[in-house]
Amino acid sequence: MTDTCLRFDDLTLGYHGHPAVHHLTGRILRGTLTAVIGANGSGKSTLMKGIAGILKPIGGNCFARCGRLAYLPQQSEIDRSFPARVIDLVSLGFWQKCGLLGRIGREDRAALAACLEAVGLAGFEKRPLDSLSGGQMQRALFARTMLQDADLILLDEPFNAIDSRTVDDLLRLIECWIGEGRTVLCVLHDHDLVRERFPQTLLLARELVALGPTSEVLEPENLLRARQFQEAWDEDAGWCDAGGNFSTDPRPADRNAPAARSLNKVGAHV
Ligand SMILES: Nc1ncnc2c1ncn2[C@@H]1O[C@H](COP(=O)(O)OP(=O)(O)OP(=O)(O)O)[C@@H](O)[C@H]1O
Repeated sequence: MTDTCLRFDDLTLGYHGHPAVHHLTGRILRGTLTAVIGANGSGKSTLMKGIAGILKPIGGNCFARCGRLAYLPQQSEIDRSFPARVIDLVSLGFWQKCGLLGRIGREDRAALAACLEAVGLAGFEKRPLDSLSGGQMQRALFARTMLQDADLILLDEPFNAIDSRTVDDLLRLIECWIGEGRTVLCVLHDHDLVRERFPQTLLLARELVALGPTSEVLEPENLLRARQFQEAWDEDAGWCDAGGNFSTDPRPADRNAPAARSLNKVGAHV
């Protein structure tokens, strides 16, 4: 599987005119697993929202050549106090297929049971969400993602505060999805885990530092460059006009310095 699933074309994303991800160009191939890494505030969640279509580009474009898309936001953005059961949450995975008020048939119920079994939550159907541990909640969210039967799956920090056994179980699921030809982008911070289990990596520091095979992206010089870029941005940096051009607000120390010019050394594609 070598065709393009996602293409970023000079993509700039942000909030109220303040760019948070700048001029990103590159592509993600179909059927690949890509870790999205970078320091806090480097734009990882912003990029996920841009791909999911929740945030419109300030400049450039993001082209997704896929059927269904599933997006799992950070757990902190999910309200667990909502009075719902595991089965209610997981059934939302049928939303794209059946609509909000659509009937769930016998086959669908069997699929739902199979997904709960696959994430280790068989028998949890009637448990209230607020009674689940963090790991059980994440398993339920993965079951919902499975039911969505998406071609492109975006996972934002799915392993936060999750024990190593659950991480391993969920990673096996993700690897099955890749085996089925789905494309997965996953935000995470654990570089050891990225090295072990993620073939591709996208390293962000508000702008693209590197995108390509993990062993090359995680070279010390790229990590150093990411740290330097991140430290050079301040929260009030750069306004974008409608065309994606920047004003003369504070910028990285010297955008034309050799380090900045050699961006995307690994190549802006996988
Ligand atoms: N809704 C928002 N309104 C305004 N600014 C925002 C909003 N969400 C994020 N930002 C800003 O955009 C920048 C990038 O944030 P983002 O959440 O994408 O970073 P991140 O790499 O996912 O960080 P973390 O690792 O801490 O989750 C930050 O400076 C952040 O303050």
